[in-house]
Amino acid sequence: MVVLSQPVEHVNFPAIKSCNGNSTHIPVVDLSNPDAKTQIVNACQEFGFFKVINHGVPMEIVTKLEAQALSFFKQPQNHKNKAAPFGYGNKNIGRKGDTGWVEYLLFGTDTQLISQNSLTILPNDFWAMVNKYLSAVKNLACEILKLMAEELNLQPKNVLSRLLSDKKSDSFFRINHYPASDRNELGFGEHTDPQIISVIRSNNASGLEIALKDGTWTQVPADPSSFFITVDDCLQVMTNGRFRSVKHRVITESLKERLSMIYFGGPPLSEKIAPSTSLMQGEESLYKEFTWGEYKKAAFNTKLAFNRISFFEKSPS
Ligand SMILES: C=C1C[C@]23C[C@@]1(O)CC[C@H]2[C@@]12CC[C@H](O)[C@@](C)(C(=O)O1)[C@H]2[C@@H]3C(=O)O
Ligand SMILES: O=C(O)CCC(=O)C(=O)O
Ligand SMILES: [Fe+2]
Repeated sequence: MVVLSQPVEHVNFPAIKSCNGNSTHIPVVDLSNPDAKTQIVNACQEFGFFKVINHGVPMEIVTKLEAQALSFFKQPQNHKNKAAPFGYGNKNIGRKGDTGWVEYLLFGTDTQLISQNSLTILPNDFWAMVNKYLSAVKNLACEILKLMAEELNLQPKNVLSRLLSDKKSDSFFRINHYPASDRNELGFGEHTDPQIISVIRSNNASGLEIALKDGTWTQVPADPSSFFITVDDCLQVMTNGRFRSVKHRVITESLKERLSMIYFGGPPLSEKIAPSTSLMQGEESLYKEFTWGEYKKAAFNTKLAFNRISFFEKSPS
């Protein structure tokens, strides 16, 4: 078991009630199915969340990166702390005092600079694999966004995917490691992701939960060979609320360490985020206009569980 740098006092981590095995059918989208685009849009409207199979990402890249990440997290704490300037964090999430039973690596997806400076702590092979992984999951995210645009009749077809494929796309990559524990710990508190979409892949330890429309929590059974997609805040806005940015959290499963890798697809900082005009036939926008840079600045100054979209919601007239 990995020992966290400061002893984690249980007083800060009251035993968390998970949703007691409550598990709803999570939508599964088979990307090789001609109906995939309809299934995606239905899932985004109903859940803001779905699982993708036949995704085309080579499992060899996934398992190699997972092994390298696990071997990093197994290093002594003083070694891992040296990676703090390169995105290593332990227990603390964000800048507003949120904590979780988690250690992680978090960085922007332009890994070139960061990799050159961290070679002894996170070696070349690691960064090479991160880059391979990111290129594969970014392609997957773009394919999904193209299918969404097609089903929603958005023009041009790449209106959503271009935001991630743009050289200036402000995307993040995070590898979360939740050490095993003999009780259910709050690994990562409830929140929505601020970006457009996130692509989650985890090992065989469950723990991820999503909130349904009625506010109840449901467990997401682990599936290491699949990817899970969340609709994020900006996509909710770009669809004028048709898609829901899904609230999610992680509650650790007893005695099993969880390792998850998440690509957060974000637009360029200067990109205006507004409902797509093709969806707005006579409809009023529910949101004030903003750029991703403005949203990010506001979002990264909030506590994890805060409803960030509310900053930009128009008050009903
Ligand atoms: C408490 C926070 C952590 C977070 C920045 C924030 O102020 C609010 C959003 C959080 C979140 C959730 C999704 C991703 O894990 C993340 C990297 C992001 O883009 O927004 C985290 C931020 C973080 O860990 O810094
Ligand atoms: O670790 C996970 O499975 C999800 C974590 C998460 O939601 C996040 O890092 O934003
Ligand atoms: Fe998240």
